Amino acid sequence: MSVTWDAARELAYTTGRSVQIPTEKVRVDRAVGRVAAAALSALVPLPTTDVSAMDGWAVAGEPPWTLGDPVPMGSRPDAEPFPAGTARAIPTGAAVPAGASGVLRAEHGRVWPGAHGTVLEPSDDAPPVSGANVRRRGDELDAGTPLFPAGTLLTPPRVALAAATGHDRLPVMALPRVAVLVSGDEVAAAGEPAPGTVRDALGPVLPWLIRSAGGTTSSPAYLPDRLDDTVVALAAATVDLVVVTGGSSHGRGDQLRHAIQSSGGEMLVASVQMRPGHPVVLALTSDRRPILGLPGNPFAAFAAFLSFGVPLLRGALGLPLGELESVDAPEIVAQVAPTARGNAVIVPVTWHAGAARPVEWRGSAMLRGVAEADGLLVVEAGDGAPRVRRLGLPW
Ligand SMILES: Nc1nc2c(c(=O)[nH]1)N[C@H]1C(S)=C(S)[C@@H](COP(=O)(O)OP(=O)(O)OC[C@H]3O[C@@H](n4cnc5c(N)ncnc54)[C@H](O)[C@@H]3O)O[C@H]1N2
Ligand code: MOO
Repeated sequence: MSVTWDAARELAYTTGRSVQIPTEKVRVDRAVGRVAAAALSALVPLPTTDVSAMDGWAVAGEPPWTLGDPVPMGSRPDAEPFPAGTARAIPTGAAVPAGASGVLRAEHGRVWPGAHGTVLEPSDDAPPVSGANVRRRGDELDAGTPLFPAGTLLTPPRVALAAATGHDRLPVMALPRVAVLVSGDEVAAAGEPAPGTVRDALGPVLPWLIRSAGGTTSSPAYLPDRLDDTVVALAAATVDLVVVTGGSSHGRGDQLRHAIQSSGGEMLVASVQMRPGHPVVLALTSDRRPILGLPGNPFAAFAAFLSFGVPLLRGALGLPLGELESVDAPEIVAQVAPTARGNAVIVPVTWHAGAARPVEWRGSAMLRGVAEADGLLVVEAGDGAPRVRRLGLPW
């Protein structure tokens, strides 16, 4: 049941899609990074009325004009009558008074004291003022214009747009709740690891990785390499998704596969044609909650989470899986090809003047390489045409 990297990714995504995530409403100032749970449309036109596009004077009728009071920012367009032959200083963005013929820019007018007040005239090089420098009501959009469909990632500009059209609260997908179980009798939660133990390198960072992929989680729970404990922990994780580290392989102490099977779960992916990370597990609990089993080797765990954990969460949130950017890296293909044996190889690289260079220390049990890297490449260098894609990093 070993599947290709792309097939496993697709399956992780569709498994995520099957998760029922509720929706909620959040204040706009909490909405960035969330996913719209419903289509949103504009509540008001933008601009809401004709507004000045420049600092200058709103003018009525033909020049010369007599200056009246300045237009205050925030005033309504019909606040005061605006007779022909008059002008009022107006700031950028203020409502153009009803009856104005246009806005004369500040640099295109001359003022001087006249017998009945200050007089304004266009300077000799001023372009025609009729209809000029006014952003019309609804120029950008009308009330009711669709802003974005359900399933849209709410980026800062999208939330800004929703706020600009009057939304105070936005319907969003709730954050998928993820439980993190860190397994291994040898894994120490804190301090300097004694010989024979390893310090947990994954528990401290998985919550951040999960949050950056759109989920929510609390502190990891530590799990001994015991079947009954693993079964109980999987059953007790009343969340939307479970991520388990370690114990995903077929060794004597590796309990995850046994625990899934003995508790009536279903294996979806038992191994992936990738290096590192091939013992990754994708499964469902008996009540259909997805389980992602990450290999214990730390670089393998990073590779597997970014390859499948992110698609799982994107699916749950209703986001598209997304395409990975293809890159041209013939030297890396040449290096990887002799040992790839049909596997997708995850290569940590640094970028130098547009070219990727593999880092050292990239063994699956290591962290130095991935810590130094500023990119991860998915390299397929088998019999077919070689392909290199960039795996998005959330940091
Ligand atoms: N006979 C075979 N042995 C192994 C195979 C195989 O195919 N046949 N695959 C190897 C590969 S590849 C990997 S990756 C690992 C995966 O093993 P598990 O997921 O079962 O993980 P463990 O055995 O529990 O641990 C492996 C390794 O990682 C260390 N570890 C575990 N958790 C953590 C943690 N939270 N922080 C830091 N380090 C951790 C653990 O101490 C082990 O050294 O299996 C290979 N073996
Ligand atoms: O998942 Mo393993 O990393 O290939 O060592």
